[in-house]
Amino acid sequence: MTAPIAVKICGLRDRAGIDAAARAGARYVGFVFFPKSPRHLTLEAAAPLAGEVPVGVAKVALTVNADDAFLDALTARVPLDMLQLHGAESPERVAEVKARYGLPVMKAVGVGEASDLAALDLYTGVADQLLVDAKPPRGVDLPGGNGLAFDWRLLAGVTWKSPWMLAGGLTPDNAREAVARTGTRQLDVSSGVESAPGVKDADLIDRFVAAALTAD
Ligand SMILES: O=C(O)c1ccccc1NCC(=O)[C@H](O)[C@H](O)COP(=O)(O)O
Repeated sequence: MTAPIAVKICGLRDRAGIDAAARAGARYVGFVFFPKSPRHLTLEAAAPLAGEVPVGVAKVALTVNADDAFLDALTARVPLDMLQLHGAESPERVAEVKARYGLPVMKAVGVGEASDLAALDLYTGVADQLLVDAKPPRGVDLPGGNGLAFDWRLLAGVTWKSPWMLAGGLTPDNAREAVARTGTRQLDVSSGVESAPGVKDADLIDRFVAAALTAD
């Protein structure tokens, strides 16, 4: 049986965004803990926000090469359902984080060309989910959330045993095409549902989720 399509809205920073994502039918909401990001949240800001997320919507914390001290503080203060590792974490580090915190882990891998896909195999069976994202262009400071898509034709005929999500440059206008072309059952979006960097737009969230959920 084909899995139903699930949407993750990443980089939420306020109650209005969470409400919009939940109302639209998103399955996951993402909080970014990366100071260089326009979507960065402090632990103090994230804790009450995460507490507002309705039951049934998974709360995902995105970190980049975070150490145990930060992850200890994060998991102690913010109620979470999943950790998203978006840096250069090795498969061993992913396994360590999973064991230490007892939370499912999603590992992001940047894809720009066919040779990048091999890295995903290293995390299959180690991470609970894979996030297949666009590789940031050279010189760009953000490892994700750049609003850029990779060439989805690279995924033709590719499958992984672990559940995976597609990310990178998704918008309300290309969500259906992304599902059709890649066969993904999970879509992760950030810039494509923003009116400005870090500012989520309820109408774009609505349109994105509606497009994704009717993509079949
Ligand atoms: O969103 C960020 O600012 C960010 C910062 C550091 C690492 C990852 C980041 N975002 C990753 C995501 O999960 C995004 O949803 C994903 O890369 C897609 O982003 P976009 O192309 O903007 O939709």
